[in-house]
Amino acid sequence: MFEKSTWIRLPRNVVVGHGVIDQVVDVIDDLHLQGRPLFVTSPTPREVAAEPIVAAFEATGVEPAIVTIETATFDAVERVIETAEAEDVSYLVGIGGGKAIDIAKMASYHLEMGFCSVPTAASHDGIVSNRGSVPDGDSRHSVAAEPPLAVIADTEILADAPWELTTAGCADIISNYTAVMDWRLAHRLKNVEYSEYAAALSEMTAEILVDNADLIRPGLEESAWVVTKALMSSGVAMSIAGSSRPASGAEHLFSHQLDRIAPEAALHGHQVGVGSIMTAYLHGGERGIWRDIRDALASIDAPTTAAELGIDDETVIEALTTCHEIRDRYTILGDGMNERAAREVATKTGVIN
Ligand SMILES: NC(=O)C1=CN([C@@H]2O[C@H](COP(=O)(O)OP(=O)(O)OC[C@H]3O[C@@H](n4cnc5c(N)ncnc54)[C@H](OP(=O)(O)O)[C@@H]3O)[C@@H](O)[C@H]2O)C=CC1
Ligand SMILES: O=C(CO)COP(=O)(O)O
Ligand SMILES: [Zn+2]
Repeated sequence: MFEKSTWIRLPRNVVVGHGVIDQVVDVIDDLHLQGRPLFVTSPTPREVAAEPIVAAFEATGVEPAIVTIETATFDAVERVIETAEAEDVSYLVGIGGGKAIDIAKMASYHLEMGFCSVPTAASHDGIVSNRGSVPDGDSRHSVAAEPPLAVIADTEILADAPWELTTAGCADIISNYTAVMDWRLAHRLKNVEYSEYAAALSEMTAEILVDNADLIRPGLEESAWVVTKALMSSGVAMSIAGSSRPASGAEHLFSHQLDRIAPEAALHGHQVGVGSIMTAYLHGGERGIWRDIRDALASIDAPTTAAELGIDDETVIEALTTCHEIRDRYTILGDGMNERAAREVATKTGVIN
């Protein structure tokens, strides 16, 4: 008997473009979400986007509740859950960068309420995905969370955000190349569940982004458009796979370990980009695609070295030689690199001197 089944949860409405923040009320009406929303935001996005959206809702007679979070922690998730219950809300809207959106989607998952995503920075594909990540002891990788019913991405706001956030989003997408290489390897060697559709979609987002790298320039709304569409597709690939596998391999293990041993050193996307240069070398050696990945990152102003990440060489080696231990996820790192091998790959790729 054929027993395979899959349940794919995708956003119902995806709205991207200039000034679409003015359509949040209509997009949410279209979802037939009733009652009072709780807006989860952080300080800068509150000014940039949440306040205008509050005004638009109040003009319809709905008074949103709003909570501003400073850092992504389980305490912040708890605070949002308590506020949602105290304010008798019926759905949540995350308005901000990764931390506001992650906290909102994780609280929604717990509350079993609908969640909508209004990104104010195109900083990584978590703004669209069904994954949320907050530090949990030594763990830094994402966990299952509520996928957005709708994503409203205003390219005017995204283009005005700090350029480094957009280049981090680009680097997160470029790292899909090595994430998929690791996923295929794990499927072949360890029979890990694999979706060719999710893998192809994830690789395609990286290819389209790299092909359009010359369009990606500071302050250009066209750049925000290209990057946001890629982030959407990457988030959809994760929803199809039901995991972050299409977008997270050894390069993400490297970044998560950096988050633990050198907190706040660099943006997520920038860290995974540098990790991807090195894991591409591990996959393909001198003739592999590591130079293409390095050059693509450089072409969109993303870091390609430890120095550009603001991280010292020894921290890179420590992260490389230990990051295989942090998650039950098979990658090209196998059962771990020794220090000599780590120094070799980091030096050969120019990540360290
Ligand atoms: N779910 C997932 O798959 C993933 C989740 N993450 C998580 O996402 C977070 C990192 O995402 P990131 O977006 O960098 O984090 P933040 O939400 O902290 O945003 C980064 C910075 O940009 C500011 N900002 C946001 N939007 C604007 C804007 N339009 N104009 C000016 N400044 C702006 C924020 O302001 P302010 O300080 O006021 O908030 C903050 O200082 C981490 O918590 C990480 O764990 C990371 C990768 C993947
Ligand atoms: O950052 C992500 C995808 O880009 C999420 O991956 P993780 O599951 O490794 O946190
Ligand atoms: Zn990522």
